[in-house]
Amino acid sequence: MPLEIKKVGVIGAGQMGNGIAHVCALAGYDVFIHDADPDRIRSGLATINGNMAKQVSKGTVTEEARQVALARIGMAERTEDLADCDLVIESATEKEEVKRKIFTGLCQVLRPDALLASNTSSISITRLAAATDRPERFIGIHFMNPVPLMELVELVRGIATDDDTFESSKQFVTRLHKTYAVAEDFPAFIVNRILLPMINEAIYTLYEGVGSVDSIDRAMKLGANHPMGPLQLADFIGLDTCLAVMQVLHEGLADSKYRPCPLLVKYVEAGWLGRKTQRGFYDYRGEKPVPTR
Ligand SMILES: CC(=O)CC(=O)SCCNC(=O)CCNC(=O)[C@H](O)C(C)(C)COP(=O)(O)OP(=O)(O)OC[C@H]1O[C@@H](n2cnc3c(N)ncnc32)[C@H](O)[C@@H]1OP(=O)(O)O
Ligand SMILES: NC(=O)C1=CN([C@@H]2O[C@H](COP(=O)(O)OP(=O)(O)OC[C@H]3O[C@@H](n4cnc5c(N)ncnc54)[C@H](OP(=O)(O)O)[C@@H]3O)[C@@H](O)[C@H]2O)C=CC1
Repeated sequence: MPLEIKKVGVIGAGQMGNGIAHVCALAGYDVFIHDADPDRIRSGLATINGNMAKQVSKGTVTEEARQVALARIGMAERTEDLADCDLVIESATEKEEVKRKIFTGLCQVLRPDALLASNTSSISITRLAAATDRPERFIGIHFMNPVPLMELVELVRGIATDDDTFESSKQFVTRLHKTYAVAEDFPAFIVNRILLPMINEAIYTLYEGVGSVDSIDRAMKLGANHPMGPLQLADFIGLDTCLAVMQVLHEGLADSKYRPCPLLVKYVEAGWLGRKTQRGFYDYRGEKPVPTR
């Protein structure tokens, strides 16, 4: 029988974790957010509050629904505080060793029937599941950024994911008013297998001097009708995450066409990770973004 999900835990209070908590609370789930740094949980809650206020001002959410949803979100300062969750979604930094450690720790505190999910952008669900005591109750639930606005969620079954877990996940995603696409467990799944090489190619285009930041983004926005230019989107996703996905594609598929652009590596080494650090292909510290090249 598929497990009925009522209480959801979210690990990682960054841009994705807070977006996931946001949509879960609005859909009527009780949510607990955990992060390695409790200040991050507090700033995540403040972001959720602000994003829901935007939705109220646009008329897509009522003030009453916002108040009810905010009251459903709690802070979990320790992973033990997630003990009675039915589903825990891990959305921490895109590093396999970080995620494996989180899952190993979680298994010690969760009920044996609780479901585990990862919001990873690229890492093998089968490998992450193997770090747990319940690979059959482990699944990839991959949200898109910004979570409150994007309709798609990828569902990725590992080799051992059982039918009940898959069914519970489908019901969960549907209750969030999202649409799912099922992807096989190959590096970066569907969206990022296609999107990230395009972004990496845009960075090569900049690296080789074919165009400036401004012309590359303008070309793709006005010439291909993309809502954001590829460099603007890279900054939005986070350049550390973009690099991590390219590395998983490069290592996992062993094809030189996935080689991360050296300029992307340089930005990440500089700590210029995009919007989250105020600098990437654009500098966000002033009134409006200014290209850094
Ligand atoms: C890396 C991975 O693993 C997978 C991924 O996610 S890849 C990334 C996928 N995402 C994308 O490709 C996003 C591409 N960009 C877009 O689709 C659009 O630019 C967008 C939907 C983000 C914004 O659309 P837009 O047309 O520019 O904005 P618009 O529809 O006018 O407004 C959106 C509103 O939502 C608000 N908003 C933005 N983020 C929000 C959030 N998290 N919660 C609530 N509201 C939000 C904005 O502030 C804006 O409100 P105002 O107009 O009042 O400022
Ligand atoms: N950005 C995007 O567009 C998308 C990202 N994803 C995936 O979602 C996940 C999160 O990405 P995103 O939110 O962008 O990243 P962020 O950098 O915004 O947030 C990651 C959060 O995880 C925290 N964290 C790191 N290690 C631990 C740990 N051991 N325990 C608990 N929390 C920890 C970080 O804390 P600290 O900063 O203190 O290290 C940070 O608060 C990644 O797997 C990413 O690939 C999926 C879809 C889209």
